[in-house]
Amino acid sequence: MTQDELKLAVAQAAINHIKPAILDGEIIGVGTGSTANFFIDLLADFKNELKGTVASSEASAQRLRKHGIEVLELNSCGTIAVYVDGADEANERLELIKGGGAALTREKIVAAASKQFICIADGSKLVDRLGAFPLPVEVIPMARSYVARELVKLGGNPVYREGVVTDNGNIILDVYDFMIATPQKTEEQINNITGVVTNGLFACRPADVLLLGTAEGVKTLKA
Ligand SMILES: O=C(CO)[C@H](O)[C@H](O)COP(=O)(O)O
Repeated sequence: MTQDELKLAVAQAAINHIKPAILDGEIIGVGTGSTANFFIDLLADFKNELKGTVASSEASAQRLRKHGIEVLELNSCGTIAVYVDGADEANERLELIKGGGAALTREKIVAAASKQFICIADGSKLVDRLGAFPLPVEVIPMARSYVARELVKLGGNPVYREGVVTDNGNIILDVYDFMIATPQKTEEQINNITGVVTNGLFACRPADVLLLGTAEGVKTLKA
């Protein structure tokens, strides 16, 4: 199977998983990235039943609207029943690295506001230890150099993602060569640096379900 076929398979599995929530009139949180895009395209089949969605990026909001799916402001929604999103890396504890598409802050907000977080990914994303994928950190622009120096002190090698401005008007530093032995601690340490908006570790709020696309079929891992 190609990687796209695996992404489509997990997107379909997520749709099956959330169908009861859609039919119950729940609002659905929608993530960002190529795997989330497969999910959005399948979600379009339910646009008449859907009460509404909350998007984790402007790109996903646009794609949802193109399908005629309503996109709501999180502030007008209260708690979201279920959030579906991809990941750049996941471990068996369902801790994640996200932010390859620079949407990490809004993704983290929607995940935090959701009762259930379903992560969808092809099997290549499952790792023993997080950190081979460079960890994205969203930073207030004027703090870029200061934050980079602090990240070096923590043992990382931060690289400015040239030409990228987040939906929140900030910049991204990608941290290479990070040995993330204790993801929760690292997430908190980085978030404590003044000037950091947030980082792409999802360990304090990991996924609840990981749907993993493999050649043998979709595997379900639960927290
Ligand atoms: O965190 C993300 C965007 O900020 C994405 O979920 C992550 O980058 C995975 O993307 P893809 O499904 O394209 O591999």
